[in-house]
Amino acid sequence: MSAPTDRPAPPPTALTIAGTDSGGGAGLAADLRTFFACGVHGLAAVTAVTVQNSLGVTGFTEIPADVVAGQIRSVAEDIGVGAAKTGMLASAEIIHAVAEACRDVGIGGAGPTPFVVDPVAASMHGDPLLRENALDALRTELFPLATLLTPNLDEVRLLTGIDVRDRSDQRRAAQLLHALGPKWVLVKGGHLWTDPDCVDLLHDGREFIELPGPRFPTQHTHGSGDTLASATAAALVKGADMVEAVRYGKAFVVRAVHDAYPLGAGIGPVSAFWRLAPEAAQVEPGES
Ligand SMILES: Nc1ncnc2c1ncn2[C@@H]1O[C@H](COP(=O)(O)OP(=O)(O)O)[C@@H](O)[C@H]1O
Ligand SMILES: Cc1ncc(COP(=O)(O)O)c(N)n1
Repeated sequence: MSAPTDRPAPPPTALTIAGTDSGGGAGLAADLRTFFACGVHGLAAVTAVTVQNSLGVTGFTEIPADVVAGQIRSVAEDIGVGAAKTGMLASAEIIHAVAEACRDVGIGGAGPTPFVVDPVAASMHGDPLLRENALDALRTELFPLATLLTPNLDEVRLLTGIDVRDRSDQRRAAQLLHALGPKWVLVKGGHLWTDPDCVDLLHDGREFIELPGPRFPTQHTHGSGDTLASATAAALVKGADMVEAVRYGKAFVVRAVHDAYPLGAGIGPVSAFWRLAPEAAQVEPGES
């Protein structure tokens, strides 16, 4: 076969900085799957390898911090990073190296590349994914670089001490977290079991935007946070503004939770496959 002369333009790129999940439900696998489904070429800086299945995480090992930073610098220098997203960062050393590399290559902060920081601290089974002494590094080194910070309610409790029970707690938490430096904060409401509207609250220091969605009666939500953050990052690469991008991320994850499938004896993954159906192929940020 001869080489094509009319190659398509390369797709936009997004970088995930995250840990692997051997069960393929969350972390790196969820991020790359979501990028792919959104038509974005996924780049990957691996931070840790977890031993994980649908029942939980039984262990993890960290990648050396200089290797994590090296992966970020390598793809930024050669390929270019349209947007970046963090997941499991495991340790204070890795957080420090990631923050330094991101600052150097223009990811987040005053740089041109949007940076979604998902402050992953534990799996949904309650198993730790972050060393206990690393919370301060997250707060002081990474949050000021974030274009968007996306904590769930367990992470909110760890980071602010607020036990969110209603919308006003959600607002208070968003304000406290915004004061730590991110441009936008999305306090996710998936764990607010009393809220049938599953409201995620977006805040930029001035206004509060509530993003409601149906709450599906399913236990299979493994990878939902990663999927939301990655779809949002994908929309940002394509030029959506933050409100539009988060609305797209929310619409994406609602469909993904709706189509979640059981796998193993425990908690099954949400599904990005819906986006590959022919009728969904044209859904773009702003049109969902
Ligand atoms: N049962 C559910 N039905 C519909 N949406 C859900 C459900 N559980 C979580 N979500 C949505 O998935 C996203 C991630 O939710 P959350 O559970 O709060 O974070 P995490 O996955 O990081 O623990 C949010 O947009 C949330 O509203
Ligand atoms: C490697 C890795 N990264 C992130 C999560 C969080 O996802 P969840 O909250 O669905 O367990 C995870 N379980 N594993």
